[in-house]
Amino acid sequence: MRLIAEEIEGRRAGETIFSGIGFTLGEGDGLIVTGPNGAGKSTLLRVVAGLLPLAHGRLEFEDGGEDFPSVESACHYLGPDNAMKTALTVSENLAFWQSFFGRPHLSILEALEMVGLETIGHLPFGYLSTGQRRRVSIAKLMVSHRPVWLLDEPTSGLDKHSEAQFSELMRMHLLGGGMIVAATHLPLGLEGVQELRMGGH
Ligand SMILES: Nc1ncnc2c1ncn2[C@@H]1O[C@H](COP(=O)(O)OP(=O)(O)OP(=O)(O)O)[C@@H](O)[C@H]1O
Repeated sequence: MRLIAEEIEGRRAGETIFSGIGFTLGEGDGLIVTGPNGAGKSTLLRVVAGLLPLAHGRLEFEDGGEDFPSVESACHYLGPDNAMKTALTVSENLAFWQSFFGRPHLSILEALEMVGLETIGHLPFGYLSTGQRRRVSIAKLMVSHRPVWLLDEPTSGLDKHSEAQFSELMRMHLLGGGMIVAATHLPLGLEGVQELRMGGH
């Protein structure tokens, strides 16, 4: 499986935010996207996820077979908003996403164990702290299998311990043949990954 971007361009409100961007990721490859505020990192991730239109260029997911016939179907997108219902419990939220995405991977409890939140599955999501909410969103990546993780500032709000735990989960995903594109201002503890610097500063 390969994720290929060639000469891609992203626009917001009719304005070109970036153009001429290209990268190729094979199984086990990671790409860290860096650059100053406003450089277009989030826009790039949203274009790859299919949440914003591709203004120009080629974006393809090769050899995904019947399970992952398109870029969109191959990607998990973790954005700055956690996309959870505050009145539903943590477990109910994850169960919703697991049925929405299909291809169950870890059980809800196993995924919560991976982020150290196995004791709070019964709590409404709205009761959780900022860092706990982020960790539930990370658990969401693991309840259904998708080969490409698109991560926008994934460690924002995490304490040092949770940050290290998440680095380990990302390494496991790569070792299992997954791919990661992560926009970040902070080191993510990943070695041997590609870097794409956006913006001119
Ligand atoms: N909905 C929108 N409509 C119009 N312009 C937008 C919209 N969202 C973002 N932009 C603009 O697109 C540009 C790129 O924003 P983007 O969020 O992709 O940058 P970023 O590199 O992720 O920044 P940061 O490091 O601050 O998260 C900015 O100039 C921003 O003002």
